[in-house]
Amino acid sequence: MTDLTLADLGWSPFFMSQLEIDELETHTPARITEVHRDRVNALSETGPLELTLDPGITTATVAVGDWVLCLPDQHRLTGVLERQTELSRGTEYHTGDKQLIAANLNTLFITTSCNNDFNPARLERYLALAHDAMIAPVILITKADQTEDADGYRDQAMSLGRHLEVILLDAKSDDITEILGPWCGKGQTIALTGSSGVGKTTIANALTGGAALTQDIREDDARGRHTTTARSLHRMKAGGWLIDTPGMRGLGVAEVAFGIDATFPEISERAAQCKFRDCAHETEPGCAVQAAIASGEIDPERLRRFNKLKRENAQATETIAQARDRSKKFGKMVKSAMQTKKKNR
Ligand SMILES: Nc1nc2c(ncn2[C@@H]2O[C@H](COP(=O)(O)OP(=O)(O)OP(=O)(O)O)[C@@H](O)[C@H]2O)c(=O)[nH]1
Ligand SMILES: [Zn+2]
Repeated sequence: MTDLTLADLGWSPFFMSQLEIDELETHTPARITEVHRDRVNALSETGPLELTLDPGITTATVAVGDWVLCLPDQHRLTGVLERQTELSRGTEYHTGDKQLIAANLNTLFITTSCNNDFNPARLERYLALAHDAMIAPVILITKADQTEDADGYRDQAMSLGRHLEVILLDAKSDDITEILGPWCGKGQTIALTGSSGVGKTTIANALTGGAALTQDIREDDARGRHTTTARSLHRMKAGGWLIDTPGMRGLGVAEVAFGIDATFPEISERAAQCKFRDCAHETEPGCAVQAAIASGEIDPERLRRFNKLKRENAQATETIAQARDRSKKFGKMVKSAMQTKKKNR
């Protein structure tokens, strides 16, 4: 792969504008394709690179899809460019900080199937993360050929928001490249998410022409198991880039209040008219949301899931804030201890 231009890789004026004059002469821009424990793989105009990180940059702060600057001869990654978008999630038990999933996405393909995998609450979780990150969500519902009521699944998915893109698929027989074409062209980056078994690999193979399967086999890596579960960036036949996200089970929400409101617009709009600003929309007098439930304008199940997600988000956000506060205080303590030591010398 040596015939790719920066534009082919997804480069845009947004990234160009972050470079200093002449920086292109000294440094090479590259796009991260895989993140490992102690190094990353990237793709530049001249082909694949394996890079180690300069001091101050850790693999926890680099994501697949990132644009970076590097010194290829020295195999050094010297800096990460500001992201256009960033998809992250709360960790499973909301202990520490959030976990980066992917960078510089235009679209999130949220995959589910016409069977027991279909779960409105989980779809809303994905929608909240996508909306919060300003990444366009598209819900893909596979196995449409295995049910009598595919339209019922589509209608249910469409009811989870306004103007939602929902696409029914028979991932095995449909022309995936044609149907998903609008999101997969040059300059576009998408991430493919969903539970195990919903057809992600089938879709990825159709979009990339099989690259998803073959690229995972890396004979030069002794820890082969590591690579098969890693997220990675693949070129699609239509010219865009696909990030697959295997092994993403827990999907916690944290710091996504905006995304939750955007996922439940019928509720958040009403909530603005409640008598109390901190209304929990339960038994409070003057609750505009409860009034809309009574008149049948809001689905009570949506309110139940909205409240649940809001509570989880508030708790996780608080935990993260406390953890950040602690590490800031610790930093100050260390600094002042060092200053005292200096003074006492
Ligand atoms: N009939 C039918 N089968 C499908 C469809 N989509 C996927 N399958 C089948 O479902 C099984 C699982 O598909 P995969 O593409 O491996 O699913 P996955 O999401 O990659 O699953 P993991 O690899 O476990 O993450 C395979 O046997 C597919 O052939 C569909 O739309 N219709
Ligand atoms: Zn209310």
